[in-house]
Amino acid sequence: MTRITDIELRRVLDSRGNTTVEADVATTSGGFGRAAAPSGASTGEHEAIELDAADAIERAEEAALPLLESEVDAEDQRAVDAALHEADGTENFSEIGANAAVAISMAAAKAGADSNGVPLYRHLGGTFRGQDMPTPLGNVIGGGEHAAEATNIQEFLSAPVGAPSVEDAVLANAAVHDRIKELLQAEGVPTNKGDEGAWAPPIGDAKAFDIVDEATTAVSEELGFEIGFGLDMAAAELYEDGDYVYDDGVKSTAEQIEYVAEMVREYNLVYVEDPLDENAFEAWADLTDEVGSETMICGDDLYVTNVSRLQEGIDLGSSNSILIKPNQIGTLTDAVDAIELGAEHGIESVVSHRSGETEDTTIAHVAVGAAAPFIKTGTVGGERTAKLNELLRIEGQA
Ligand SMILES: O=C(O)[C@@H](CO)OP(=O)(O)O
Ligand SMILES: [Mg+2]
Repeated sequence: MTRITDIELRRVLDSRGNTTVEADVATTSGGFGRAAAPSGASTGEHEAIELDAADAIERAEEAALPLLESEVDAEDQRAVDAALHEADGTENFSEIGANAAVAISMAAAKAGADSNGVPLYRHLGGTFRGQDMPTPLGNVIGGGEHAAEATNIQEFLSAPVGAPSVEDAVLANAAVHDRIKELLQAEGVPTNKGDEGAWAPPIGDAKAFDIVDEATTAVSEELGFEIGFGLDMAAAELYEDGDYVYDDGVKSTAEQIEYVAEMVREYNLVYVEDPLDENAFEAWADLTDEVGSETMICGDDLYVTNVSRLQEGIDLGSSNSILIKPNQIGTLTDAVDAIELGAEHGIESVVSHRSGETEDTTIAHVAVGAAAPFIKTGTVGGERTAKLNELLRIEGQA
């Protein structure tokens, strides 16, 4: 039996120094799981609701714990997550908070895995999982909502798509990060860092494209496998009154599509996340028509890990990829359902961290357990390397 006996909730700090919710889950068979909720800065308008951590804890203790303690088996993830939905009673976890819900959901999964004596990725994905490892996308230059006085585009991502192993890929991203520092210093540009550990230099987007191109090309030649690069444009943050507003000018939707397509071709971009506003499903479909056979067009704020929004994107042909953030939707069940709906329709999943993170490693296991082809979890910094190092352990053990 893996019945949940006890759940403890507490406030802990995230990487931005804000409080977040951590959950401990214990089971009758002595299983234990601990997990903490991450937190976004460039959050999607349709995301599940994050409450103040103290309020979320108080409300979850009152409404959710009685439905879980002594009631549900930790290994039955769907039952755990159904109880969280029942306790909350809303569409978006605005009663108990998606931060409380996701912390409990992930901690219960870990307690279920521990009770059964299996690694979390195998508990989530089954015995054949662990052979196909995700390619890590590593943020190496960024700005937007993650750093002031830096690029307009939120993330420039190293994408070691030709790496023979996760180990090679993780080291490649770190090498690209390091090379960029050298290139910036050589030009006398200050090497500040943003929330995710990427360099946040005071340069324009055009300059960042050239520096990332130079760094990925150089490291790729040294290591002998393909390292492309990609973007998270977080375009909803640039969108004002129907236009995309950059420091050096304003673009209409048609111009934004043209700009993205041009950058895809000029720099052989392998990945473009949130190139358009979070409600512009049809403009997304136009862009995907134009460059979807050459690159991944990934919906983050567009889908918010929500199967109904993903279904709309599938129906319209809005993208060929989806970002998966468990805290955007509130439970692991909902996140895995989105991965599986995508997979049925040829939509590739990228399991992702948030800009505010903790040392929690659950997303590394979700990516392996759901056989997601990509994971986006930064390049350097303890809360980022926690996930990358866990991937290295999984690769070593699988
Ligand atoms: O936009 C994103 O993809 C994320 C993570 O990189 O940022 P945030 O957590 O701030 O939404
Ligand atoms: Mg994003």
